[in-house]
Amino acid sequence: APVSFDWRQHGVVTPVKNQGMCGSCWAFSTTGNVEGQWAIKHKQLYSLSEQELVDCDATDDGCNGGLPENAYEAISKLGGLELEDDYPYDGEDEQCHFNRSLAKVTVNGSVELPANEVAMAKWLTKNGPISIGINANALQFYVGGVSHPLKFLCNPESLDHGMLIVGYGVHTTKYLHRKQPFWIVKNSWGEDWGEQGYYRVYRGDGTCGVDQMATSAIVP
Ligand SMILES: CCC[C@@H](/C=C/S(=O)(=O)c1ccccc1)NC(=O)[C@H](Cc1ccccc1)NC(=O)N1CCC(N2CCOCC2)CC1
Repeated sequence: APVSFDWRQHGVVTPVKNQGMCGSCWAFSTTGNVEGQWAIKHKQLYSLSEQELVDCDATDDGCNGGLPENAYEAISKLGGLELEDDYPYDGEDEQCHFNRSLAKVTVNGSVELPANEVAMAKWLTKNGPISIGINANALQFYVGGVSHPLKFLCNPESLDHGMLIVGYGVHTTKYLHRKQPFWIVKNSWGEDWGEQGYYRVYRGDGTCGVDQMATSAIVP
């Protein structure tokens, strides 16, 4: 795999979105992955509806949490995913008003990646952005740079936030010239958070459980 890679340079990542006061991070992680898979396969980048998942995915809990793997399954069962514009985001649990004739994409399966960051980087360059679960402890105070919290401050076993890895790179520290491999992770807390809405986290030692629940949808 190359030293660095960034899917944002390949037109398969939509602008950073904002989930507002709703625990729907899992839906944004899901749509981000499906947007990427669809764009890579069909050369068409659609911004997809998180609200449809919040309202209609009965295997998850809307604003009270969910899992991308459940959501991939729900998209297939529902019959597809509508565009953001056709089923806009309101940031609260609503009555499902899914309109199958408006569904632009669908999913026919998913994969779980091995908990191995070298394999994840290889998979990413070949296949696209990866949905992940992560422990969000270090995000509350993140203002930029490569985040590398101590393990006891960011338990890799307790994942509580869904995000999307869109790329990776290596940062060389100013004085000691130490190399810090990192993941580029898309968040759903708006563009004012972190680095224009993105989070860079240390890559290579399972920081905050970044390798524990890496998945992707498969699209037809
Ligand atoms: C209350 C839900 C919070 C929400 C994210 C909200 S958030 O606003 O982004 C945030 C996160 C951290 C700090 C502050 C704010 N978190 C989730 O949805 C996380 C995301 C996640 C966790 C682990 C792996 C991948 C993705 N998931 C979860 O919270 N859950 C997983 C699904 C579970 N359901 C129980 C009933 O049966 C169906 C499954 C409910 C709990």
